[in-house]
Amino acid sequence: MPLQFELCPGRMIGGNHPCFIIAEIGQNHQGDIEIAKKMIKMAKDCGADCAKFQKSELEYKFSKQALNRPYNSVHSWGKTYGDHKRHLEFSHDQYRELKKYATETGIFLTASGMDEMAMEFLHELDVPFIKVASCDANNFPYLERTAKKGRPMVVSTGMQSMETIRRVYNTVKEHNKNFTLLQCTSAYPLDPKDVNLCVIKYTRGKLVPFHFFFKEYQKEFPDVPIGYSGHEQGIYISVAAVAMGAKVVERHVTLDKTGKGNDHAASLDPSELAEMVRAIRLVETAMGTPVKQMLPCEKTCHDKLGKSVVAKNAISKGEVLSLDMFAVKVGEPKGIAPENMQQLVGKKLKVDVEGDDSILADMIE
Ligand SMILES: CC(=O)N[C@H](C=O)[C@@H](O)[C@H](O)[C@H](O)COP(=O)(O)O
Ligand SMILES: C=C(OP(=O)(O)O)C(=O)O
Repeated sequence: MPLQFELCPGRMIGGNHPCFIIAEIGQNHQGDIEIAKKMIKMAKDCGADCAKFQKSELEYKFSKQALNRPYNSVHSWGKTYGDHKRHLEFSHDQYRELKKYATETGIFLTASGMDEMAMEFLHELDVPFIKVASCDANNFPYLERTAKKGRPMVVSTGMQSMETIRRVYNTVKEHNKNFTLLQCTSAYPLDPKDVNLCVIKYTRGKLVPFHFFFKEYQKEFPDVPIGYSGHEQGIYISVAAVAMGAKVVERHVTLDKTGKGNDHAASLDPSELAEMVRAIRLVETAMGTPVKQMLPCEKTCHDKLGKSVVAKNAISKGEVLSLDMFAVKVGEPKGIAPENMQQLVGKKLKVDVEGDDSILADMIE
């Protein structure tokens, strides 16, 4: 049951491995390869693990009618949706150039294969893993073809039902054990009330009828790492996703939140991306271990303020001890621990003590 696997050469995900952070450049490069390179460098400098793009072969992703529909939007780069998308799409050669640049920069590069032909190109480009965007999560021929390539897969699950995601899991699993499912809500920018982090792991959330019978991703798919692809503003929710067990986090990034394009407003700028990476690493450290014990780092506090059993009033040597003879205070020196007070009942002291004297183990008969 691989709860962890190698997503990129030398980089495991899942288990206790650090969360894999994907900087989704998407189409925030405005169709300009120099901006794309700046963004790859920015992703690396901010500590992201991977820079990601969106690769489409437009006539495979869209029907003729969809390409020809007018796109009247402040975010449009052309009169029709096709013209808009053509402006934003990098060629195969440009992708090769970007991949080379990312390698020189020291960051992994991949893209979502937005249709089967794009996925074939990414496979040929030798990307470390294929990202499946939410809009292809219910595209079963695509999923099967992609899974058969044998490359690790990161599958986003926006716009889908649990029933569909169970089918996604079974379809991919049949051909490829190395994949992760990302909780995602496909709205830009995403309202926090629609994030539903509880899909990752049900801890606390709105009560739903028969919620005890609900199985969220971590329970339903215990043998794949679960992650989060966020479209909200800010970093808190993505950091919380990591605390809830997300092993991959993907966020859109931008050099300019006011830039032209649908995604800029819900993207992280470089300072936010760097802060999110720092926050995720901090939270991972803080997740620690489930073993509850007093730690060496607590000794100083315990020595100064830890309480122990003291005599409420004077107690004479040989008196039979009862609970009402004790108080719990910060004593000097430190005496018997309060949790062991009950064990003193019925015993006797070998010495006389005054009120507020600590009761020490070697005073007990
Ligand atoms: C669902 C999906 O693919 N979403 C992507 C990833 O999150 C987005 O980046 C879209 O490509 C983008 O919002 C499209 O914008 P326009 O339609 O203006 O090119
Ligand atoms: C749309 C994409 O991702 P998500 O579904 O995670 O938003 C993408 O990767 O292109």
